[in-house]
Amino acid sequence: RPTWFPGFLGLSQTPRLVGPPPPRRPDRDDGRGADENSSHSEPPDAIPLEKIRPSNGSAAANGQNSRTAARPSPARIPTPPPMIQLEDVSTRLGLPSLDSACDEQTTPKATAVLVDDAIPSFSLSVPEPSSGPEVLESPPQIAVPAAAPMRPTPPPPNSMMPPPPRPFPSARAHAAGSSTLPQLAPAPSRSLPIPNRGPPRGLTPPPTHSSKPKKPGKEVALAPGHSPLDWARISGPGADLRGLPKDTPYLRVTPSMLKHYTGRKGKDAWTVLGGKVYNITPYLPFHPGGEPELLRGAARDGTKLFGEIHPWVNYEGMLSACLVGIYVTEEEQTTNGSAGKGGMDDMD
Ligand code: HEM
Repeated sequence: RPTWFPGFLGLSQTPRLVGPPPPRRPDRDDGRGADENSSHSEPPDAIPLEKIRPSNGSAAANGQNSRTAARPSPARIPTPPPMIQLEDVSTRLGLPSLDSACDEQTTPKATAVLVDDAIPSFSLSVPEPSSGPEVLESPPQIAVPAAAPMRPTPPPPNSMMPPPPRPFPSARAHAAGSSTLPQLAPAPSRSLPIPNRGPPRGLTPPPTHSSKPKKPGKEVALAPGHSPLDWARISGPGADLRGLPKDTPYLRVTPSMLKHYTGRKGKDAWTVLGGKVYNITPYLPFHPGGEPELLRGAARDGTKLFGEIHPWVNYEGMLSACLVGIYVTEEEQTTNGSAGKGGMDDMD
């Protein structure tokens, strides 16, 4: 037997140190020591494990790390083969050690995956109705948590998008009468008459202001060439439609004079509006309310009547070419002394 034959084989062998042990470098203490060297047979100065480990129990039995439990004396550790060990600079920089960084992997690493030759494609199109009924008409799937993601999610409260159609009750379920969902209102009995119900209205929308029939008024259809624009054109500035001889001054019209101009029997129609006398004869075919209506104010003071129908109408501007004079009482005409002369000074 060689002198270095291990003693744990049952043979008593006194270990012998051959030569002085080399100085042990602290940075090379990786804790392996005799555990690894015991499996090697090359070093002739190896010693048995029984001599290195304590005899009262092994480190493994005590639940300790074998690397820290057995710390053999540096003088008795055989020299391991020379190794090149890089210094962990991270400890100097206060960073996690390289060992811990390697243990907990933080950077995702791609793994090779065998991809099928068929590449899946996605689209936003609405699923075909053929594949829809399985999802829409299976209410029991709603209760299953696995089917919950298949339900349409409700929109946010302030969303303007219309809610998606409810998956049920489906039309088919209603037709078959198999819907077990609660009904909001029971169907009325057909044997009892429905009170306060008119004929079915159908799906036509309710009438709006645009479709509401106009209230029948007294406006009449004007003859061609007698529109308000035509009247504005012929009664513009410089026009004289009084029906009086040219250069006739404005008249002081008394009630006795006014009653003569009734617009009938070939006579002109005069009316009083706001204290002024107008010859409304040329305006008769242009009056939107018709000639008979306009003649209601002839030969009289039509101020009140005019205001009851259309106070918004600017009669002064429209009848400026028809101004005859001012309306005065009989007394005013007598006391003024200008009665019958129709002086222009009274028009101010
Ligand atoms: C004093 C006697 C008058 C009577 C009784 C009378 C009567 C009427 C009536 C019944 C209408 C139809 C109203 C409607 O359809 O809602 C009407 C419309 C009208 N009248 Fe007279 N009117 C008189 C004098 C005048 C005069 C002197 C003028 C012009 C200077 C005039 C200008 C108009 C106009 C412009 C309309 C259309 C108003 C609108 O569509 O808003 N009317 N009138």
